[in-house]
Amino acid sequence: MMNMGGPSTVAETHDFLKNLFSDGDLIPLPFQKFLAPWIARKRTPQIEKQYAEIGGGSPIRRWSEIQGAGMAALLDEMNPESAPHKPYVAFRYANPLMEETARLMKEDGVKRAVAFTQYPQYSCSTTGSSLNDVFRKAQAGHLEGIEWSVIDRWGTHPGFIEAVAQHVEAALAKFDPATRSDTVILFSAHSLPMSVVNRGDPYILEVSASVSAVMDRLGHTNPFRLVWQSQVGPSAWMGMQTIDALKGLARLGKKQVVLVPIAFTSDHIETLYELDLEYAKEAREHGLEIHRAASLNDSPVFIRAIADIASQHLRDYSAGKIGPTSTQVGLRCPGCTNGTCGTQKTWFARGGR
Ligand SMILES: C=CC1=C(C)c2cc3[nH]c(cc4nc(cc5[nH]c(cc1n2)c(C)c5CCC(=O)O)C(CCC(=O)O)=C4C)c(C)c3C=C
Ligand SMILES: [Fe+2]
Ligand SMILES: [Fe+2]
Repeated sequence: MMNMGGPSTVAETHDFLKNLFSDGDLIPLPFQKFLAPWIARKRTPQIEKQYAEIGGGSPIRRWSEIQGAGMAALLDEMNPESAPHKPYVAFRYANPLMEETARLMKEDGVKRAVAFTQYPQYSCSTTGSSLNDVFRKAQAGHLEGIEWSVIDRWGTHPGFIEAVAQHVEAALAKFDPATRSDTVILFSAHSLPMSVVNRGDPYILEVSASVSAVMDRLGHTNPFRLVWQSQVGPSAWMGMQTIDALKGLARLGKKQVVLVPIAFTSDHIETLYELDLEYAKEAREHGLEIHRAASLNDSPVFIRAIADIASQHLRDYSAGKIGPTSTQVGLRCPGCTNGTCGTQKTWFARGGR
């Protein structure tokens, strides 16, 4: 279960940021080896404060372990032929890092594994970076003798859409029935630098597809927009920014908003700090009544959805209906200049051996 991860305690914030800024697949920096630790050190106090305010760390590890355990229990019932199934969490920037997970997998004598992204929508900067990480660890001899296949995206899976839609409905139910249909549904996803969008990264399209599917499932009862949050640094990022959209809606006389995190499956600083503490507070000062759709966390509908996705994948793979990788993940971004993306894709397409 691959994801970026987050610091479980405030004390782990610096190492998390150092790993993040050292990732050339996410943020290619000149003199990265020197610049990454410097930026991480400078940013640490501010980000530590945010993790302290959301309860002393990121809950992503706890949610991932709950989701993994729930998924594996369902899979054992659904696919007895490949049981027992064991979930391993592998984070890109926080513990448990891929190296530690690889060690556990080796200890357990794992021979068959599915690299299952926990980002619903694919970006080279997120899922792509985690796949490059598996590939590099395998090249370094940490993951020998394992047959791999990949679940690379699932942003329109009906179970995922149903889980999000149910949380949107619960948030909408908090508004007065007389005015509920005037509530704007504002989907918010982590933004991408325009340099990534412009090299042909599929994330913007895939997040849009998720939003469309949720709105179809809700029967278009309310008006909606998709906006983008959490841009970092001075370069151009995909807009419109979530905070500006909230202020703009208030300016246009809108009174009610449901905020929906659509590109991440558990709580993190972007929901608990940025959306709940920063944006919602400011929006309320502009006269908006605002409720956030809960993150998926331990939603049983969501846990069943990831079990369904894995179940179908394992069946189709064993029956020879699909190969180790999807058709879509085989295509590099037309503007990609990262050589590892190419060799990684060839390696996974061979089943990783
Ligand atoms: C689908 C989700 C995400 C995408 C796409 C994404 C792209 C992306 N992010 C950065 C830079 C930073 N991201 C940071 C934190 C962070 N990013 C995501 C998710 C996505 N990022 C999450 C969930 C988090 C927070 C983790 C948590 O536990 O809350 C940070 C660190 C925080 C900070 O310093 O402000 C940076 C930096 C880039 C450059 C990028 C695309 C190229
Ligand atoms: Fe990010
Ligand atoms: Fe790439």
